[in-house]
Amino acid sequence: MILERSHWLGLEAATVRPATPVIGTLGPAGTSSEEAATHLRAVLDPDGDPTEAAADVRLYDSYEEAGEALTAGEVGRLVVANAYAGVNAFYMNPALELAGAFVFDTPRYGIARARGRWVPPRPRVATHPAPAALVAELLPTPYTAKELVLMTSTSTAARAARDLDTDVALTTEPAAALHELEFISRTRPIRMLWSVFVNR
Ligand SMILES: O=C(O)C(=O)C[C@]1(C(=O)O)C=C[C@@H](O)C=C1
Repeated sequence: MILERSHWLGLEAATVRPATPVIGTLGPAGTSSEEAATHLRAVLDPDGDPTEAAADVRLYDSYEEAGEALTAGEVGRLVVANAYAGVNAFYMNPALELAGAFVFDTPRYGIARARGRWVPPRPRVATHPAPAALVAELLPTPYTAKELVLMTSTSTAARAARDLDTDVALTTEPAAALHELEFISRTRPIRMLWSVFVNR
């Protein structure tokens, strides 16, 4: 079976009723995680007010901080990308429970630069570690990466390129728009599995 966009594995996430509807995930604004959490919020409450829905997605500097917010009861659900190398910690945490999982395409990823910035043939590229392999796939000729500068999210990677800390960033369309970057490569989404954790 080929998993489709928005395919659900287990509907418990929709039936478990945490004390708060707020969903915690990785930020800042513009991450794939933010889009996935916003999608989950819409699935859980399809008739909900979009303004309230946006307020129900809370962004943290790391998935671990979002996990602490879950155990502290600040958020009722935690959304983590399964491509995240540290996702095992959430599965092993006896205080947490996997409530469900869903397939959801990330926003489109590409290599972006600050508007009008000259890019050297061997650029320094800001990227989150999870999608780093896309740098070689997407970087157009004649460029080859000189160095991958690892960042905490695709959105902080975009910020690094905007602040000229790196030549370019591997980032998402929303993060590139927020930080006024322009793509120098083609873009593509990643079909991703997202885990939803709740307190046990
Ligand atoms: O940085 C982001 O935009 C994220 O949501 C994180 C994350 C990840 O940790 O796996 C999510 C999905 C993509 O594979 C790349 C990065």
